[in-house]
Amino acid sequence: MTSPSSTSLSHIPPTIYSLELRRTPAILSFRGDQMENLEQTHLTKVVAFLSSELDRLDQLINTIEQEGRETKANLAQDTRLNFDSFADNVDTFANIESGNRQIDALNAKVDRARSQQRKANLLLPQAYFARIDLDFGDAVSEPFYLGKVGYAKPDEENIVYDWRTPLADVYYAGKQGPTSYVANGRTISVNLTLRRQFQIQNNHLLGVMDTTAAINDPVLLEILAAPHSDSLKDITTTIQAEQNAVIRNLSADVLLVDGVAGSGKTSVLLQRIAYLRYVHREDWQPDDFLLLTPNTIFAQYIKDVLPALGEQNPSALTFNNYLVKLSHYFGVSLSETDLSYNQYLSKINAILDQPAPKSLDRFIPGISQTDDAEPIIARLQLLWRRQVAGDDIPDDFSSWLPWDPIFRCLGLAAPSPLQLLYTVLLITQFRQDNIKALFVDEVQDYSEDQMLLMMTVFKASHLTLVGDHNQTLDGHSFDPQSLQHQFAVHNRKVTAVSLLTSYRSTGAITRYFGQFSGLPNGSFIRPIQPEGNAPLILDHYSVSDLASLIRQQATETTGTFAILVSDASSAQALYDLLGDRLSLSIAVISAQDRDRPETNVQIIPLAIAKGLEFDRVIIVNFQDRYFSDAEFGPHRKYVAASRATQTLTIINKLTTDE
Ligand SMILES: Nc1ncnc2c1ncn2[C@@H]1O[C@H](COP(=O)(O)OP(=O)(O)OP(=O)(O)O)[C@@H](O)[C@H]1O
Repeated sequence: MTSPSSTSLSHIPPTIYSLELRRTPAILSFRGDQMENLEQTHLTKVVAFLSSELDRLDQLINTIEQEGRETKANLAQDTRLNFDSFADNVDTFANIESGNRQIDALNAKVDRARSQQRKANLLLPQAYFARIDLDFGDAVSEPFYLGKVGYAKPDEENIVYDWRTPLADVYYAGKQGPTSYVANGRTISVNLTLRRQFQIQNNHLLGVMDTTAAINDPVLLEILAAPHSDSLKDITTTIQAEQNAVIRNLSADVLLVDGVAGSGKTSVLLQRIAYLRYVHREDWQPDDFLLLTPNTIFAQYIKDVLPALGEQNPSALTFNNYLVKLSHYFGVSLSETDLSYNQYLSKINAILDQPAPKSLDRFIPGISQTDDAEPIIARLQLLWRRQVAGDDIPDDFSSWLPWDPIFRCLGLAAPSPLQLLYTVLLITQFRQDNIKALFVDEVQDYSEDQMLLMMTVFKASHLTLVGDHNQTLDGHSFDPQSLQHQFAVHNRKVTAVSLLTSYRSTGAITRYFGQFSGLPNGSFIRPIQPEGNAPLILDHYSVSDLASLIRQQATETTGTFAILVSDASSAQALYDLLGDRLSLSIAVISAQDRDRPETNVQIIPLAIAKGLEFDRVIIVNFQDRYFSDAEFGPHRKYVAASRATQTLTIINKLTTDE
């Protein structure tokens, strides 16, 4: 297990120069003011440059497009289509080909200019967020400004460096003084002499901070305390050292992150997608990435993060949805309802690894004839290869062989659609090789069968799996160690990392949900935010009191507001009870929803609220059977309470009004 970097623990206070944040003005004001002036001058220069770039690129695109139109017109005039003789054919095709090449070159120029334009537009509101000064050994410190994307004029030095560039690693690693980073496989030693953060809005420098370590970073605390919207934001400007190590890990085959609630797993996963896109920009395409999400609401929740970093979202779907699509490809009819229980797929593996019994010849003639020691699966694979070689691929795999008697002959029950799909995958040796990198969120919810399918199909993909063993709501318990073992059986090496710092909630809320995590007082979870208010715990509470409480909380503060309940029917029942009492917009969110409506309050079943967060949370009927379940009750309480960022109210029992 890799433990979080110890540097993230040091509580070294940052040196703060911004007007709003300056704590020791007597000592710092002269240097601070002078430095702020220099930085403001630099910012003004960069913003002016980016604006001028937008004008230049606009003109450039117009010119190239004009040139393109003229080239096409000339080609149409000059290229006589003459197919009279072989030589004429060759000439005609050569002319067309040369014309196409000219057009392609112009298109490529326009694409490059548009990409630069997108970068300049992305940087204008915040040209950069940090500066590091590096001494490469010649006693001279060079400044590097880091932004959400890099920007350079063609063939010139970067004016802003991409946060993913190798040297930015030393910024995020948070070490001051002698350190190193790796670029093109070479370790480069440097002395980090300055690590500076900026708060910038367009041309205005709002704050400057020189820091020696990222923790207790006022920028981070300010971001965490701000009201949230319905969509997750990128964390580029405040990535912490332990998160950076996960984002930039290039050595792991399977990277498994087990992190406490609010430790930034989803954020890290998305930043890692952006990072890998950058590292593999020459050899991987956007389509080479696949993200498996728990549901469509979650996919909506994260949709803004990558575009904010100039990256397009990868294909995102639920694993069950993926399996259903895959089954259609093989003509096996599988629906999502076939996927909800444990079907012991590993048993199929065990049986197919045995030699074929003679009795199987009745259903697959000749299968047991040759070498008796050869496993059934090898023979079925050979049979399939012959089928393919003979261009005789069945449209519907389920009728290729008499599966029911075959399974019975092997001592198994007639196969379910999922068992048949798995058998198909084994026989055809199908692998989703076009996916170079697979990302899975909420991995603790995957059953052993689902993991087996994932290992079978994504054998050649790099995997990033993030989850929290405390967040399984039902079905089965998740054990990171047995998952590692399962991967090892499939010859895959897992690098496991745990994240123990929680960013989402106030200290009081973090301690509250921590108590349900299995260890006394959740003592291993480190909150980053200040203590805040203790959760409000109400034993018996009437519907009309709840309605007043909701009205009061909704008017007191801004931000997102959710009422969490055990399941869909409880959500609807609560909605009916609250009825018109609220004079606020309120909606029930269900598993089928693709989007969350913009209401003041949302009533959400816990399983759907998983992975999301809200500034205010009220949990209703915290002592009902769902939350008191002997096995999963503590996990459910942990997940529910950890959705709140600032205010948490718990109603143990909701009573109806007489
Ligand atoms: N380094 C960071 N800088 C700023 N915000 C952060 C950072 N890390 C996490 N956060 C914030 O903390 C909150 C929780 O992050 P995220 O949802 O990614 O955590 P998680 O581990 O996936 O949570 P859970 O498993 O409980 O759903 C989000 O608001 C995220 O923006």
